[in-house]
Amino acid sequence: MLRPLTSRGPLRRLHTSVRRANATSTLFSPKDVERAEDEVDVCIVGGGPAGLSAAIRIKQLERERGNDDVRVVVLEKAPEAGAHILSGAVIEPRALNELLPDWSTAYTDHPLTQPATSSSMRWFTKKWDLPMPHPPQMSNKGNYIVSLSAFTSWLAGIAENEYGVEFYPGFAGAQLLFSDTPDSTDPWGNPAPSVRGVITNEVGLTKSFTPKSSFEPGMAFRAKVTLLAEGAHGSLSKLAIQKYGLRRDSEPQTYGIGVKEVWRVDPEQYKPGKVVHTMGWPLDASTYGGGWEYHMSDGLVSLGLVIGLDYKNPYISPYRELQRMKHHPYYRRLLSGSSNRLAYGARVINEGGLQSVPKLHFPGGALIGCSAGFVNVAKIKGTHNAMKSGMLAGEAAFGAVSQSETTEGFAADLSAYENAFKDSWVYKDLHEVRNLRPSFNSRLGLLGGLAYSGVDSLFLRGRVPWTFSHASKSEAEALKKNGRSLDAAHTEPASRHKPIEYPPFEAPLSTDLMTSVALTGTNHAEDQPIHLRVVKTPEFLREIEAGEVERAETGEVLEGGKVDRKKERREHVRVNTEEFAGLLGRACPAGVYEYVQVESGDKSAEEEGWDGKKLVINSQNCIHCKLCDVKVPTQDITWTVPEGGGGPKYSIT
Ligand SMILES: Cc1cc2nc3c(=O)[nH]c(=O)nc-3n(C[C@H](O)[C@H](O)[C@H](O)COP(=O)(O)OP(=O)(O)OC[C@H]3O[C@@H](n4cnc5c(N)ncnc54)[C@H](O)[C@@H]3O)c2cc1C
Ligand code: SF4
Repeated sequence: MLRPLTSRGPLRRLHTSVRRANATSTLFSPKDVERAEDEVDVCIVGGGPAGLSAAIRIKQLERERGNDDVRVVVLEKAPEAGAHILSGAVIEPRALNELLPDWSTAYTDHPLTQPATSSSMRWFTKKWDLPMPHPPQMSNKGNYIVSLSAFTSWLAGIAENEYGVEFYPGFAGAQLLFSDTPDSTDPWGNPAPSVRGVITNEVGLTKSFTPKSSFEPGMAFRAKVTLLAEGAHGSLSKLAIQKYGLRRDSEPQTYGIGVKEVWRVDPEQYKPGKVVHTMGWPLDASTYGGGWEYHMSDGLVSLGLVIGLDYKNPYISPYRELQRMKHHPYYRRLLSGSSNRLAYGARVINEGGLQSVPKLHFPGGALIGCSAGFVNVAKIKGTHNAMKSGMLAGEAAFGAVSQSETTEGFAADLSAYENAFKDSWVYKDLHEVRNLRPSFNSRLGLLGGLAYSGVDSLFLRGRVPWTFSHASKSEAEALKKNGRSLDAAHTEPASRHKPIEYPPFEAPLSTDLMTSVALTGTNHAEDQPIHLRVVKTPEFLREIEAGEVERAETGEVLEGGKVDRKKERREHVRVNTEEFAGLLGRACPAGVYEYVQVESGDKSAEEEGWDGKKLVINSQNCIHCKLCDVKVPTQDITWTVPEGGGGPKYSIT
């Protein structure tokens, strides 16, 4: 049930009548709850570089055209702008120069204070580091080393204070609102319902989905246009891609996991503006990835490692790989003396490039930034493309909202954005490097891929008639049918590998995982539903649309008696422990998943476990990196938004 908000003033979540109506011990039912409803022109889910650039661009057009009543709302799950954004980062200011041409003079508080002064690449063996040819794409002339979190926070301030964008931190988009009937067509011309906005997450439910006295139902934001700007592997974007078949003509998306730290290094080691990328050790010859070292402003150094999530060996721990990378003599030197570690974090990054960009629009909205996947993997940069895609979508959205007075009966068409993308420099940026990442997965192998990438990036610059694929046609078809991610499909059974013996930690150079997780500041309110659901995406999509997630999660039998979560969890534990040596227990960079051995007589283990083991999900530690959803071999972890505001608190990362 939806209830209109009486005013368009600042957003308030609480509606006391609703709170009283739901403060019972019975299972929460999304179908029966009374929700506050707000009507906006454009609802943007995700306040990162892409979402904020889209918002600013719409408001700029509104100003240019003298039309001052376009309402743009940005929903952000973090408690403040930038707090969930993790990255090195060296950014190309190309999109920023277009969006805010006078940024360097008009905004004295801008965070782009550290230009990149040198760039190099090095090949690591266990003991040595050797110079490597430096492809032109990796040149950082004119780029800046920033905290992307600080950059986003600055952009959010401009959007809000200068352009009147309504930015709502602590509000996560939890569900898409669809029209009741098919009132439009999907990008393939099939009749389809349109997206009409989003519902934000409920706040104040217990672990078992009963309302607490603090319960506040999620709000419905009805919008003429909905832009999904959730970053890599967004939870609503994933559902929209599935619902509208947006990947029908594109290749599967592939990801890497970036694990990183920020150190204040000894002044002797600090070289402001220095940028170094590394390949080779500690990764083995069948694992794609590489490290970085960026000397930021104020004596800080960002360092980290990206590992392709198509890695085969289930014994790999991305966290332990980063810790052992710091044992290399090169890093021991860098982190010696008075150096101390300030921050830690992790996040997946899109690696699929142009081949994996899905259809960008769906009835009523579009995917922008890393929700679609515009990272230039050769450069390890996505911010410039995310921002530009947001600006292009903003232009299309502005055109669309002026076509209707109301959201009622209006299904916006954003195909203009798709066309603008194909004509943009983002497309060219991705086209030039399209063969580099997949060359590592070809028959050439890692070293062959390295050689091909060298020749392509130094001489060919993508001007070849062929395009390598991430997956063969039959593999891609099989993945589509069984709903698996390419990265999960590349994981091999543990029986083909040996456990990896990582070296012991040497604090303060390298530490145990929980010491690092403490540095993320991650926090989730106690006693809330576990936001990591053991359910396959198509099933989750069906349940969320039917308003039956809560009933399914608590084991209530649904119509047809189809759902048995306990059985599903048992199967999860069986396959993941028997075949994949409990991969998530190692792969999650925050120690959320544990397959624990239980005492006999543990009833829950008997019901949901396998062979004396059960799955424990320490969801309060989650840092929202999305690795589990991408990599779990059984493809039955669905990451959903926790209560708004929960999660890591990045600032200098
Ligand atoms: C380890 C690593 C290193 C990188 N290094 C660089 C680099 O050096 N240079 C560079 O240019 N790029 C780099 N990138 C890529 C860059 O971070 C992304 O391309 C860029 O951040 C994409 O911007 P975005 O706005 O699309 O997504 P994001 O920056 O991810 O922002 C998405 C926002 O949406 C919010 N959100 C997500 N879901 C919801 C929801 N359902 N409801 C409400 N809010 C939601 C998130 O909290 C977040 O604030 C790196 C990425 C990683 C992971
Ligand atoms: S639970 Fe999943 S999303 Fe959360 S930190 Fe672990 S792998 Fe990342």
